[in-house]
Amino acid sequence: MTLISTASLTKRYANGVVALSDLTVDVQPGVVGLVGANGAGKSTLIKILLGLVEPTTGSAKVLGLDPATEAEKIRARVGYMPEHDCLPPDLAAAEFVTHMGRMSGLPKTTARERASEALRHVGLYEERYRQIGGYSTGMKQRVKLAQALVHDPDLLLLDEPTNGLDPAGRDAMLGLIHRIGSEFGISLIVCSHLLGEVERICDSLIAIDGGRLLRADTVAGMTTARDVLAVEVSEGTEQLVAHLTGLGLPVTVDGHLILVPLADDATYDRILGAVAALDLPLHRLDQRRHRIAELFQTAAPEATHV
Ligand SMILES: Nc1ncnc2c1ncn2[C@@H]1O[C@H](COP(=O)(O)OP(=O)(O)OP(=O)(O)O)[C@@H](O)[C@H]1O
Repeated sequence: MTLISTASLTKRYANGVVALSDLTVDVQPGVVGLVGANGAGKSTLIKILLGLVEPTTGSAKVLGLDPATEAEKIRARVGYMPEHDCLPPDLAAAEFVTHMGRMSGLPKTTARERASEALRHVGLYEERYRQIGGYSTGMKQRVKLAQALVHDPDLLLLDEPTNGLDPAGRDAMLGLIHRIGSEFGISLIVCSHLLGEVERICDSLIAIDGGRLLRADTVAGMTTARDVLAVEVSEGTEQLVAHLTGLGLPVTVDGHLILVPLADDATYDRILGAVAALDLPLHRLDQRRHRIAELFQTAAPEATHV
């Protein structure tokens, strides 16, 4: 089943800011990174998916449900970890997470059991009766994660889960998120402005910029299918570009390098043939593996399916 799908989703706030613009994307279950700079529209998308914010135009589905009309059903099946600190400092973690379980409709005893369980999963079992106000930032982030997990959701939406953490804390949180995805079989949407982080733990990525979709694809698809050949000749670059273009190859130039998409093995032969035909001194011909960060700088497709 499609985890999330949006069709021409647009959100214009009352102050005129367009936070999302014509966003169409389908996301399959798994650990999905939602990446974009601050202000790109990630939180707005999450809030629309939860039915907390209404889109101006367009539509969305979460687990096949419509946030505009079925927000309650969505919240019963989705856990949400907000970006900002929203924790009551004078409550113990166990109390707070139990309360959140009750809010999700769990009976009292079940909520208490599930809270202990969720706090165990995030590594706070021993500390669960201490007041949250005395917790470190990393521990607070883990309480936020535990409250999102308490009602055993099918999908977790995590908004900047590594915010405010030091490098060791970030690694620990990313490891935890990865484990939740692989051990519990829960799907996760992980929002981050740090591509390098989410890339490590996600099956697929959605990149947005200025409210628009830049790219959405599986991480594997992004790193393997996008290979290009880099060609460098000691002289005659322009001649070679013209020749390759004449052969119908979609060539781009990056400094001294001519970049040619690697369609199949014949691409090598066509380049070598062109170099030989022009009698140019070949300096370099090798496969250039795109880094995901580079891919996100390329043009946006109309709509993409993950
Ligand atoms: N309630 C609101 N009213 C007006 N403008 C808003 C509102 N919420 C967000 N915005 C604006 O919409 C744009 C997208 O914000 P959003 O919070 O969705 O981005 P983001 O990618 O989550 O960034 P961040 O990580 O900084 O929260 C920003 O320009 C922001 O200032």
